[in-house]
Amino acid sequence: MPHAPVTIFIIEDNALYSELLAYKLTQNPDYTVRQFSSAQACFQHLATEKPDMVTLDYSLPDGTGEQVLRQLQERLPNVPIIVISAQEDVNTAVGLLKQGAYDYFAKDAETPDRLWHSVLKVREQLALRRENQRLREQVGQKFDPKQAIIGNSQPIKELFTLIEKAARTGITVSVSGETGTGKELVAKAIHYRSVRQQQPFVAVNVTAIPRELLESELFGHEKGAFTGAVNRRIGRFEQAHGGTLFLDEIADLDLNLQAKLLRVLQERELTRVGGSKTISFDARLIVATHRNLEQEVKEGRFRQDLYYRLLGLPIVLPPLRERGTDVLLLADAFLRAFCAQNHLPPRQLSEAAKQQLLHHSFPGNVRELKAVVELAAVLAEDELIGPADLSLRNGSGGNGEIPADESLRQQIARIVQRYLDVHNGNILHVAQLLKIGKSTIYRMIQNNEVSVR
Ligand SMILES: Nc1ncnc2c1ncn2[C@@H]1O[C@H](COP(=O)(O)OP(=O)(O)OP(=O)(O)O)[C@@H](O)[C@H]1O
Repeated sequence: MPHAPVTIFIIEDNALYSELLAYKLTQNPDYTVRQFSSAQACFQHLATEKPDMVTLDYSLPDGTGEQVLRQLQERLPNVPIIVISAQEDVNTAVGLLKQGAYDYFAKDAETPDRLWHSVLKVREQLALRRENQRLREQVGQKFDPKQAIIGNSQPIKELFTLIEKAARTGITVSVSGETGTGKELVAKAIHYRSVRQQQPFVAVNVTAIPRELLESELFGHEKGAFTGAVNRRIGRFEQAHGGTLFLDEIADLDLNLQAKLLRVLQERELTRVGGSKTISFDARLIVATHRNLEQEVKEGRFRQDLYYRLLGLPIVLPPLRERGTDVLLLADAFLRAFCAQNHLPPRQLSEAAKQQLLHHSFPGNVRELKAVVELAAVLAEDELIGPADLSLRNGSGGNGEIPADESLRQQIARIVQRYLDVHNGNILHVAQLLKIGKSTIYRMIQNNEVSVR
């Protein structure tokens, strides 16, 4: 890890002692040291420069150690402050440490050395914090929605607008869509576009955690709260403090936990399992489900009051089969990335393979498409991927997955709709491809059986 330069402010009215500390610290050329003989002089300087740490003399002419410490903490949150005092009083030391001082030293011959070691520690923490911030910024750049979310279709263009709107405020967002449509990707995009982007994005899939552990996973637990709780554990809500908490498959939360979640959201406070202290948190919430939450409410599986709390800004992700030629854009991007990562020569889809992808129903949506093209890149004998390389479920596309209870009329509408989506609503072209009259399609539009999106 590179050495971080450090700026240290010394607030000390004894000029000789101040020089002594400064002399020691300036032996390291990476340290910038500023000396102030009063708290006021230091406060004035804060407008032009901020320190990475401060040493504070306990008895200054313009305030007690406690007062100046508080004023400094308000102006410099998260900056370590070491208090140095001429009197060795344990109670004062304990009081200052409780108030949040980083350390407390009595003034003696050892102080400059002790200070030297403290600066080394602070410097290490600082380097870690800077590295962390750099990595977060990198991740933030990766999540430019227009780069991370591939698609050019009308619903995806509308999605970009909604992401920008959602990112401008802290409103709760509820994302719905079939499995693999990109719900988590959208949640990340909102987080990394928002003012919270430097803070954590914490994702929890409600169905992935055993029911009996979920409460403690979300809200944490105190030591001894239940058998096996050997230590205190911070829950996901607290981990996401300052950032975003993404709760996936929210419809699968059991009714008990729904009640607790509602309380927590209403009060913006939680209690760890086995604890009695209330802890306030500040996490932006994004929830997702592949189910129809409204229907879940009607059928009594989801609390109505929680539904209204969580609805916030609803974002509905269309299934891949309704995104027209986005299928090809996505396939191309996945192929390029996969070949580059695996040092394969670039591969391309043949015209026949493209037609198959365009007319497949993709019940697993984008996730399925990704898996199919990656496997095709592996299976293909040469650089051109043909239909035989595509392992599509339900045969070679066109009919896709048809529910058993669908009438013939509904099935025809479904097929016509898919062709309209893929061919940008070109009715004439679709009529020719399907060998049906274009008036049939117009009639279906009039009857609201299909639409040109
Ligand atoms: N528009 C898109 N552009 C690029 N990649 C996408 C897009 N949509 C989804 N993906 C990719 O598809 C995969 C599935 O996406 P994601 O996990 O976000 O879906 P999901 O809807 O949250 O799935 P689930 O319902 O199973 O939780 C991921 O690898 C994701 O990066």
